[in-house]
Amino acid sequence: MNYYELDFTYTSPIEASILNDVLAAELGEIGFESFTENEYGLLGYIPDTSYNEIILTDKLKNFPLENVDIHYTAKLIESKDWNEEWEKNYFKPIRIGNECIIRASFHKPEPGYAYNIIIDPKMAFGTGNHETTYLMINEMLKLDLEDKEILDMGCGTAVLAILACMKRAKRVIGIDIDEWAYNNALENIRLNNARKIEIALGGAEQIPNFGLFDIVFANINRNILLNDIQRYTQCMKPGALLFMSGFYTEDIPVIEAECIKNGLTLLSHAEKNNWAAVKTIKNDNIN
Ligand SMILES: C[S@@+](CC[C@H](N)C(=O)[O-])C[C@H]1O[C@@H](n2cnc3c(N)ncnc32)[C@H](O)[C@@H]1O
Repeated sequence: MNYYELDFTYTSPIEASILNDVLAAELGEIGFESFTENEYGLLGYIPDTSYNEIILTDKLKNFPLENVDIHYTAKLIESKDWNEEWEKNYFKPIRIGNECIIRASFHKPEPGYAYNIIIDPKMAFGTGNHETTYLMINEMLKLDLEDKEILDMGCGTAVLAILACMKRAKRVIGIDIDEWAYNNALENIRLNNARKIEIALGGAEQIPNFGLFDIVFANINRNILLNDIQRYTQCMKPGALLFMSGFYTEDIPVIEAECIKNGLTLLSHAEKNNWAAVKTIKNDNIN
């Protein structure tokens, strides 16, 4: 598949890391699949079949932050090995605390970690490079998952599902709406020999096929979470936990309000570079 590489530069008083995050989130909504930061701004990659300049211009015109002037240049990259190039050049091993490392199969093994996860990302989100994956893994490392039934909504590379499996969960289901992510998740499950995991292609409508869970992880985005929290709650046992990420710290109140509406209580939250993760519990009196 051919890709367009868009080179975004901007002038703004806002901190570059925040601007890059917001820009990447906006571009993700119109089909951009991966990003790398450079010293001038952000490079974004989109399949040539999805690239539409009118939609892009419109998106930038309605950019949610004020006082930002964004420019870009676009070039077509014709290379069937482009994924491989991207992985080799940009995906570096990620270490989360002393316990967990995420690396690709082409990286050298590093001994000494309790959880050694191999991900060949093929651009499915979830290499640990992103703050939200990091925050979710950090939460997972604190939990006892032994014999627990786990749902990983928006599983991407299946990195969270694989960690759950390594932490001896009884049953792990991953669901993702994107076919590329679905295939990549299956590949990563094989690479990590995490056979307990079952992956389904689709959205929240798939959840009722898989019974009830002790813990649900959903790292997606603000709007999908707001829309689907009710369906997540329906598959949770009383007292089950729901961890969510994929939104900014300023979105926590609106996420919390939706949780309360659905019988969930916010227990805590964590932040990294303005990205947030929340831990919630299903109230005992809700079935
Ligand atoms: C932010 S990535 C998270 C990947 C991985 N779980 C992680 O923590 O790194 C979000 C994933 O959610 C998937 N997704 C988006 N909308 C969805 C929906 N409505 N239902 C299920 N998955 C969805 C995307 O395809 C993407 O793989």
